Amino acid sequence: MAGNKLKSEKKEPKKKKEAPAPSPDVLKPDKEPEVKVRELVKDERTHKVLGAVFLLLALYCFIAFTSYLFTWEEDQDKVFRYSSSVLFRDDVDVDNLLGRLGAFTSHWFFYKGFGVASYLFTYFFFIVGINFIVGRRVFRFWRNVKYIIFGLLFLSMTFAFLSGKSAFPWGGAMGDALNKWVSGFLGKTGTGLLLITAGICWLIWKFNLDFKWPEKQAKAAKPVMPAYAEEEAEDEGEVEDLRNAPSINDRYNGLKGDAPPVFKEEEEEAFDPALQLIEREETAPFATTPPPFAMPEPEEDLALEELKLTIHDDAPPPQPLPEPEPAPIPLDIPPPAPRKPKVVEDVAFEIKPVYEDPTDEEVEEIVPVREAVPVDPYEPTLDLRDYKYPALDLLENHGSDKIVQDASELEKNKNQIIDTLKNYDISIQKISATVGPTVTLYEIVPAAGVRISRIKNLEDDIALSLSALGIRIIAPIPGRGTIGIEVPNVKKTIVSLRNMLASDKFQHSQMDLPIAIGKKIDNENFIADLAKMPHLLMAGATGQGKSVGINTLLVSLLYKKHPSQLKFVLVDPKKVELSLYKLIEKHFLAKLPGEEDAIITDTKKVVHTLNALCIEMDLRYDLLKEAGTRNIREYNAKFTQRRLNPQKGHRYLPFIVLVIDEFADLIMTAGKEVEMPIARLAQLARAVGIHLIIATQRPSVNIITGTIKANFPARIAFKVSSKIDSRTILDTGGAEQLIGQGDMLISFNGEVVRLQCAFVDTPEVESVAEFIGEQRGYPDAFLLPEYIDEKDMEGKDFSLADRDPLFEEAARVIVQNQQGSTSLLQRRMKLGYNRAGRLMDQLEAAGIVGPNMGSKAREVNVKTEADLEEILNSML
Ligand SMILES: Nc1ncnc2c1ncn2[C@@H]1O[C@H](COP(=O)(O)OP(=O)(O)OP(=O)(O)O)[C@@H](O)[C@H]1O
Repeated sequence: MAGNKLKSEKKEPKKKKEAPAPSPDVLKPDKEPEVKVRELVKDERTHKVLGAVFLLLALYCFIAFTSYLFTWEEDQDKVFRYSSSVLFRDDVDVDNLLGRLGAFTSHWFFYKGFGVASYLFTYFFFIVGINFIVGRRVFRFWRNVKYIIFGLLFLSMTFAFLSGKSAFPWGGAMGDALNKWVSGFLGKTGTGLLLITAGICWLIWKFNLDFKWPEKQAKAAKPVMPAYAEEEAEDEGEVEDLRNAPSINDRYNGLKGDAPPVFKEEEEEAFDPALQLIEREETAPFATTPPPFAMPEPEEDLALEELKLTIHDDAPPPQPLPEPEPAPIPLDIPPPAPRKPKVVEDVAFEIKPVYEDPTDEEVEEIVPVREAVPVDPYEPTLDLRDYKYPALDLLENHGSDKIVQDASELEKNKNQIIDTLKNYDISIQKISATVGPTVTLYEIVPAAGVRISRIKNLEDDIALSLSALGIRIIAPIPGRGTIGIEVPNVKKTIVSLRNMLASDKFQHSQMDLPIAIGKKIDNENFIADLAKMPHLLMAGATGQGKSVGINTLLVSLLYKKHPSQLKFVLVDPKKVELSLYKLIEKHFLAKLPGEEDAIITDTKKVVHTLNALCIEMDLRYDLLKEAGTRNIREYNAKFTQRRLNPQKGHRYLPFIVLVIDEFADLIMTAGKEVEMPIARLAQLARAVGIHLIIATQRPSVNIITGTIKANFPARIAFKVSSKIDSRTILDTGGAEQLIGQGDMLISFNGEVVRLQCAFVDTPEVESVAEFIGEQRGYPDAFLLPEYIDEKDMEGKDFSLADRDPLFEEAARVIVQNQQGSTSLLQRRMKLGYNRAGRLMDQLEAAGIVGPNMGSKAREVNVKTEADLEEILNSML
């Protein structure tokens, strides 16, 4: 019986050809055939073929038309006589260089169409061909189509008008008809004038001819535009107004399309769908700006903008903007100099937005007017409102992402699996295959009565008989009731990060921190939310793809997040792996106050940074508690609805992602000092938006300790050297059988999934970092709270001479608020509990606050700031 089955299996390829319906023994078709037509349309090779066809068409028409100019007289009567049948008459000899087809086509275009203007069709084929073949919008499609239509009408009519009774079809039938109709309507002179006017209008439109009166220009006083007003105008693209302002013409001409980059891009979008057809496709291989990355730009913030403009207009004009008022609370996000939303509290604690404008009290007077205006939500991205998200074409396509299916390889492996199992007396009911980028999964349904553990035990034997590295047996595949055997493909496919980021799933994801990790065996993109993971542990022997993996994660986040929404803390003990990201320091990196480098390479500084992150976490928890919210999402939502008062220390909280590239190194040198804060962060930081990505080459138990492991539910293993290592990281074997180069297992949500990690090369990362780095950023990196090492302070008894450098500031905070509370100091000054407590002790010693009163705040002995200044002066 088993024998019969096996025989039928061997005949299977023939069956497959004859009958499309899959028999149980037939290899399960791969997913591709289902999406064949779509795939074909999307395939860049199809575009290239189309491009080549259009270019040839352009060349063909050009030669035929040019030849027609010289041979039309000889060929015309033949074409007339035989009409389209001339194409098939061997006995007719024509002079056109491209034969009967050339003569007929050009006659058709010239005589029946638009005359000499028909050359514009050649141009049309050419631009379409180039756009397709290059894969980018080299020529703007709609703009050119408009010009071509205008050109066809205008030129054919003009030629018809000028040529009079010439036998050559200068304007073609179309031009003649147009000319005849317009001449009847306007008369000959009127038609001439119309053509001249149309020609001049076109020249003005195209080249913006200058008709300025020179003397008047000289006299005209150059209106001084306040710096910020100019900025506004540019941002809003107020081209018409700018045209009147002297010097603006020199800067750019909006009509010509050589506007500054911000403007240009919008224009391109509007004018250029040569590839719109293609851009709408899911993979959007040509998309220059990923649409979902677009931020809600000016229109949506119109009300807010209007508000700002009103304030600026009222302000005394041209003087440079004064510095913003020193904010009572230092905010983490450095304020964008000119405009920063401030919230004013009224009696009923209703918060209204006003804008911190440094000019004068008039601003306050405007407040009542604004009460009628609905409160605009706070938009953190306005900090860097002109920030442009990186475009997909900064990344590369590493070969075609199309999985190559080798039928003979599939057949060979299938037969070998069947034979091997047969040798061990295991018969199977059904076998199917799914081809992935790196491995093919053969799914087996064993015959009734075969014990799964038997197959599992034969893992090594099957691997041996298939003589392939990287075979993994999954028995059973959870939820499928089958046994899986993964066999590496002879020809592997690189999964380009670009394609993953272009996928619908990524572009339209609503995740907080979407990361494109790789492709599953069934070619589905594996995109996860780091915020939900909520931390990620990565391990893998050297050279197996860890660094590429980290870059993939970081670049995914950079493509989806605005600098105001995300900050990275990068720890790179190897010193070279993450150095590329230095370029984005002022946009996306966080660092300790007073540090030079944002990328941390020194172990001692790592300890400080981790502790500073713990302080940031504690502060964030305080803020969440005060706001009555449970997590960062709720908190930020409340803050953006302006329901939290910044004067009480509330601020928009960006996500913070801590990346440690070589964890083993840190644990070896700093041990518990590193482990403790990491474990604390891993346990608690998720709710406040701090997430950890930790990578290590050595996944041994003394490095990935129980405490760490317990708090990292999501773990990635690249190829490791032993089964023990695999167990340490994944709690199961398998990672030792991977084949390297980004082949990985991810354990997430209780499942272990094999993925091919998306590939992004260093030059690509560099160009993304450069693209971001070249844009306007914050004045400095995001500052973490200061951390003072306990040890550094130990043994320093308080004496007035060596009081804390923040002593005076702390005293002012306490006196201003008339509240002797340590947590107030912590919050306002972003200090750790220990340091704030020590400051409080020093304030007590100086007599500024009273003694500790348990859970109640200490009494403040100094009642006014003037008194305090006196005390502070006397202490000098
Ligand atoms: N996802 C991938 N797809 C294709 N090739 C990859 C992938 N990941 C890594 N590789 C290949 O493997 C090489 C080594 O990768 P990578 O530098 O990331 O290893 P590593 O584990 O970080 O090594 P080390 O620990 O020594 O830094 C890369 O140069 C690349 O050629």
